[in-house]
Amino acid sequence: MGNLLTINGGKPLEGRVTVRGAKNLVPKAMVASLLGSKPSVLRNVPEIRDVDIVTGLLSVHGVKVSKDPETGDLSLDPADTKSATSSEIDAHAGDSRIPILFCGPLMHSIGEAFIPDLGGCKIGDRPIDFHLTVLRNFGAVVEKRPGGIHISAPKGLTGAKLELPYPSVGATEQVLLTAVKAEGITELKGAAVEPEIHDLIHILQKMGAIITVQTDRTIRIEGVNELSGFNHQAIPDRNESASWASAALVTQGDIYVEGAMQRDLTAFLNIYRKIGGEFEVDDHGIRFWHGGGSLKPLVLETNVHPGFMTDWQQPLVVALSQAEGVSIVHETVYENRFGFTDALVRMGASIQLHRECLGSVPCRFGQRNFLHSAVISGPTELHGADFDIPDLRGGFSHLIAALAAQGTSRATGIEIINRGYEKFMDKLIGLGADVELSSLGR
Ligand SMILES: CC(=O)N[C@H]1[C@@H](OP(=O)(O)OP(=O)(O)OC[C@H]2O[C@@H](n3ccc(=O)[nH]c3=O)[C@H](O)[C@@H]2O)O[C@H](CO)[C@@H](O)[C@@H]1O
Ligand SMILES: C=C(OP(=O)(O)O)C(=O)O
Repeated sequence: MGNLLTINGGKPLEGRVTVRGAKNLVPKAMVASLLGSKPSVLRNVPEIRDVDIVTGLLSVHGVKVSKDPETGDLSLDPADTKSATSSEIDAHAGDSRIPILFCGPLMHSIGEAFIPDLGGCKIGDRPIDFHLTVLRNFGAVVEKRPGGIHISAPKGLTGAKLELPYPSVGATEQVLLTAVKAEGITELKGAAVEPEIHDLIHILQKMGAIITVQTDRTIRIEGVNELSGFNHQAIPDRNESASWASAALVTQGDIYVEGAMQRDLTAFLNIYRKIGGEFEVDDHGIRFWHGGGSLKPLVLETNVHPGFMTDWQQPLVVALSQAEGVSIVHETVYENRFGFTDALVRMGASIQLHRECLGSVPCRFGQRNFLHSAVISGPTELHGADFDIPDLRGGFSHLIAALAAQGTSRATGIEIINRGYEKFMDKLIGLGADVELSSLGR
């Protein structure tokens, strides 16, 4: 029946947390192992739910996934890859978006794939039209089936000239995972260039792929007949790092995030400094703390890399509710990613949502009835409340608001946090949070 998390707020979070491999890379690296003719090894693998989901999906397709009991490193052996039934696949699909990335690798290895309807955070419609268009351009045939799609390549997969209408992370990965073994050359214009995409490219290159990334969002892939395995250390989770950084600011605390990497957090660190947060970078991580005095308001736009990542926005909105003055956050990646602010308003934050593009540049959601700009006025005192965790980042923002608030909050749906935050409860307790997890019973 799930758990109830009771949070007694008002204590600064202080101490140290370690972030491991990125949720937005590790499951995709696991999928890439399907393309190899030899086993792969993936290191720095976090214990999060999306890794369990992909382990299950790979296993039903015959990939042997074993975990080193000491290091947690994964060995992935695709020697006996096979078809799986839609019910086997359904049983493992969970609430992740990764199943869509099995299309190319499964078509290359067994000629077809069943892809269940996708999960992932409920932050708008999240269509898969770009994925299906690029797959059809490679020569794939897509059929709607109950509970998902069936995809096959009766005439094989051939490289193509492609252009994405928007630099989608998932669709770019779809192209990479399909093009590396397609016949001939693929050119993708309008590609996403997030750090996790570069890491996936490095993995594919280790396997034998030939991929060139140009400075203008064009990626060129020369298909090869065979790929081998990889041995790779996943990049650390920049989104978890940014979440803990915001938690330090919101609770007036001081957190050293071991594994946080400046290179992948440049846009975040600029904003962190502008709002009044302090940080210090060393070779192993970054220390984040509240600089004292009032936080400063700002105007901020989320964007694709190298812009300010949309997954960083939610915890930072809580910090902005404590800044002196009016801030604006214009969400330009997802049309409907401010639903989480309702609970913050119930906790005392002053946040108004608007349909207009309130940032400095109009985005594709303007004049389309989406509440995608937030005006946040501060500082307001936060008080405890009861809430149900809506999604990963919105949920994290509720939790840190509750940790900073006066009084007690009760949160349900806490399991969602496991999708992207490894050992979340242990980390909170280690940082001195006054929290208690109890079972809701039947
Ligand atoms: C597992 C993973 O890596 N998740 C990340 C990934 O999600 P994901 O890969 O799903 O996000 P995308 O980059 O594809 O989505 C960006 C935008 O493109 C739109 N779109 C996308 C595909 C498509 O076929 N049609 C379409 O319209 C989406 O609705 C959204 O508005 O990138 C997002 C943007 O950095 C992050 O917030 C997610 O944490
Ligand atoms: C939106 C997110 O993830 P996903 O794409 O896996 O739902 C996220 O990590 O904030």
